[in-house]
Amino acid sequence: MINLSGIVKTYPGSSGPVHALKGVSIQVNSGEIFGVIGKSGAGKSTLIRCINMLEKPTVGTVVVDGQELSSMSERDLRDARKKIGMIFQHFNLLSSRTVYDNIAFPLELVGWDKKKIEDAVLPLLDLVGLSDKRNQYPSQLSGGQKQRVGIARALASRPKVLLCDEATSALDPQTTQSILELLKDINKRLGLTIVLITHEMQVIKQICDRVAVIENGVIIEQGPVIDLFAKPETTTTREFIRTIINYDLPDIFKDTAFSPVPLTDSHLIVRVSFLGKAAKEPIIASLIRHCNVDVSILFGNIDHIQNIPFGTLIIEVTGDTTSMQSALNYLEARELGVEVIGYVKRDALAIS
Ligand SMILES: Nc1ncnc2c1ncn2[C@@H]1O[C@H](COP(=O)(O)OP(=O)(O)OP(=O)(O)O)[C@@H](O)[C@H]1O
Repeated sequence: MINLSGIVKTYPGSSGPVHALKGVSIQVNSGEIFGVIGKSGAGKSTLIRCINMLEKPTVGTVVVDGQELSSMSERDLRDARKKIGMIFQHFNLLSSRTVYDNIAFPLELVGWDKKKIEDAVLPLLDLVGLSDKRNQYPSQLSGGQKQRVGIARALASRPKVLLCDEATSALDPQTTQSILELLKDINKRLGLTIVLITHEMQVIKQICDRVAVIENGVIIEQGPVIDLFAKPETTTTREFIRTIINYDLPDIFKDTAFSPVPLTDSHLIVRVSFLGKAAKEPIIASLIRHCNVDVSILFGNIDHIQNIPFGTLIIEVTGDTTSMQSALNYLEARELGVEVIGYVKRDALAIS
């Protein structure tokens, strides 16, 4: 549905050019919710604005629904943009227009008559749960209600793609939840493709199918959300995951010096992540049986990512060096995320 290929965006800056995007390529499939996460200044807004050409890439091609936007004239672009709705962090509503008139606005611009507009707007008001607020003005609405108006307005021209630019960043957690549920609902009901940018991993975890992590204008990791949680490959991704899943080592490791290699009389400390079916398998019991090691569970946690169980364990493996290595091989050969925290001398742990 969306294909960004080799996107470079360079802005002129007072102290030299700013390289906001340095060769970004992403593909978004039809009907999926695709998230882009990154820290402030990473290039998220620039990237999402390149999809509807609000920012023109310096280099690269943008194809949406089979049309190459990056080579279109302004006139063709205006038509093509009707397929792409957008919502914003600060809603961008017209304060002098009612809820109804805000949603009707894009349809008035393209010259629809009153009756046709009413037939389009009333179901949208119902869809976003604002039928009783149709005559209110934006100043009379809560943040969540304003974003609902933004969503209805974006859907008025029946787009195939909805771009969400930090759509929940100005909302409290409860309202964020309800807006995310609404986005998921319209994605399912209307088969709408959604691209969202955010700096909150909770948003990605809650509604995205796939995610790209952007840093300094480069996509450093991308894939299904579940895979990213199970096997994050970069420090930045791990940091984002840590904001919602506690990855801190238990207190007993406070001030512990870990060795990357086995020492005489040392234990192996490993973090193991389980996903889906693997979360239900008796991994620890089979590890002990197969590898002639003892295993203690030091920390355990189970969470759900889009209804798929996702568990984390920190285990201490005790045995001779060969057995510890075979235990590690055994874990790594399974559908698990395995992160070696290190080896510690037996007397180094606070509980030893
Ligand atoms: N119009 C512009 N002119 C010059 N530099 C710009 C312009 N827009 C963005 N930049 C720069 O490009 C880089 C990427 O900015 P962008 O707004 O895309 O990042 P972001 O990830 O969305 O950040 P934030 O989360 O803070 O909004 C930053 O260094 C920013 O200062």
